[in-house]
Amino acid sequence: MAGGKNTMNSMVKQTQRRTLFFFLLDMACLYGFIAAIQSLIDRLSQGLAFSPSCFWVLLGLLAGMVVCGFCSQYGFHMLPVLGKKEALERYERRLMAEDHSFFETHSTAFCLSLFQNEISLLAQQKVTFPVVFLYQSFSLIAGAAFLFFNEWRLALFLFGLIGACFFLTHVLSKKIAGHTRLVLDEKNKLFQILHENIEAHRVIRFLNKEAFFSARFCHTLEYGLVPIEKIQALLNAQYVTIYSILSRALPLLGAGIGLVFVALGWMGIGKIVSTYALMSLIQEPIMQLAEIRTQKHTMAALQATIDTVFVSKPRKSDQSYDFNDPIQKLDVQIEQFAYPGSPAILSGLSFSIEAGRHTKLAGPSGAGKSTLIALIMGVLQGKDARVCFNGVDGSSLSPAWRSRHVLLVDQKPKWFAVSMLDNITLGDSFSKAQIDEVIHACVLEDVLKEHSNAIHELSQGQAQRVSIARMLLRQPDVLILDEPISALDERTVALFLPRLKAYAQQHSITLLISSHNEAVDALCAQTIALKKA
Ligand SMILES: Nc1ncnc2c1ncn2[C@@H]1O[C@H](COP(=O)(O)OP(=O)(O)OP(=O)(O)O)[C@@H](O)[C@H]1O
Repeated sequence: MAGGKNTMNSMVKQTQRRTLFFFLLDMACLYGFIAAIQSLIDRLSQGLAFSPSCFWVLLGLLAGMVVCGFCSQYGFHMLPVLGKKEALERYERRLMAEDHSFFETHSTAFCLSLFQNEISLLAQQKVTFPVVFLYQSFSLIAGAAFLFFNEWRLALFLFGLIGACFFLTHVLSKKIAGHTRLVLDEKNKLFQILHENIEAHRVIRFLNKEAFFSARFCHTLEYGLVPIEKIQALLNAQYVTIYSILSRALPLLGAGIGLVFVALGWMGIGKIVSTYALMSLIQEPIMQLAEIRTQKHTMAALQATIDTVFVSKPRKSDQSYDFNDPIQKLDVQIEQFAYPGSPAILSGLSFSIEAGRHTKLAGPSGAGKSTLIALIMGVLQGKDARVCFNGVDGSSLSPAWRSRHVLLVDQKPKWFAVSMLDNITLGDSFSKAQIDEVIHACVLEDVLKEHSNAIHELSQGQAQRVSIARMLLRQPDVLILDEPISALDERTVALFLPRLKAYAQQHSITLLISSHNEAVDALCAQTIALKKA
């Protein structure tokens, strides 16, 4: 993490130096530009003829300003993107390292901050922009009319020039608008990942699937949001460059061109001053118009995003059946499943588990038991792998439904830095009788007496039973246990398995147990034996 921070700091310093360098060069060009206009005025007041080379010098210096302006803007616009990436990665690392309460206290605020820029822009557009736009439109019309009636040839020439600038900013603002939509889409994806996991954060922890969350989060950040934001920053740099050139150089250029007209005998020198003043008025509404186009697109996209993210709609699939209906039948049909780039792990597998028929999942190490469990839990999906609950395809079921009906205790126990009881309840309210019952079922009475506040002192087997107690207490319809007794001695196994069976029967929980231990057979009505491919 410290390494990342240092890289960021050195990047900031490097950008500051580069921006400063190009900014100074830009200033030098502007100074040269003013000096060139001054010398043009001197030349004309001395009665010397207008030389076309003066015009080329002016244009050359203008080009210099464009290039330097862009180079100083480029790094400036890129920094927030890189800084945000760094911050998001740091956030993700912290999220994964801390206990479950982190989700509750930090995530929603953090998620909102992802959209903060767009939200403040939206407010700005709704409140301030219409007033500014009205004022500037009025100035533009008045200025244009004044210039046109006083000197139509100069007016036409300047409006041609302004038209070209407008066309350029229009093209850019359209591009920026398109990319804003893409940025929002990517932000939305990232938000959805965070949001769905905030809602179901316990499920993530229950399933011990932090790596799965982390992989999705980082992938969206690395390959989705950041590249698009980089393009957006580049477009913004171009846009702001044109803006700053217009605001600094256009009035001066207007004055310079006015002088050319004087040299040609087409207008009086007095009009130049008013032309200069008008030009500084005219460039503002042009930028405003172009920017408003961008904001309009942003606003529409943001509204749609806010609707999808913040306005929670019931999922279609949850409407098509009763959310509380218990699972009567679990059907698994796997024609073939392979990890990307690997040979098939599971193939030709078809079985059903009916409510109350505890099932053992057997097979040698590497046969695919954990893979099958991940498919049932919906953590993995394959086009030739179908898992149905009461005939409904598992892929269409919401995380909320899953957390109510199907739970998993992973092979590796997961505990949080809170008391043992809190590790079981995770802050939810259960009656004392319910807790005592589950403590008894998991043979945890003595453990609770000895280590109630010292969860880190638990052995692997004790921690595993705490994880099982946590899930049993929620009384899912189906509870999957991955190697639940691998770390238990024979005496504890002999106590634990009958109690587990009684608890499951009492609360209508169907168990699916992956195990190499034959002791589990006594508990189960059927065995699914996997063979190594
Ligand atoms: N993410 C992955 N990408 C590629 N291959 C994987 C991935 N996860 C597991 N495998 C491979 O799939 C095969 C089945 O692994 P799995 O963990 O499902 O077996 P298992 O039966 O649960 O083994 P064990 O009893 O040792 O836990 C193994 O060969 C494993 O290397």
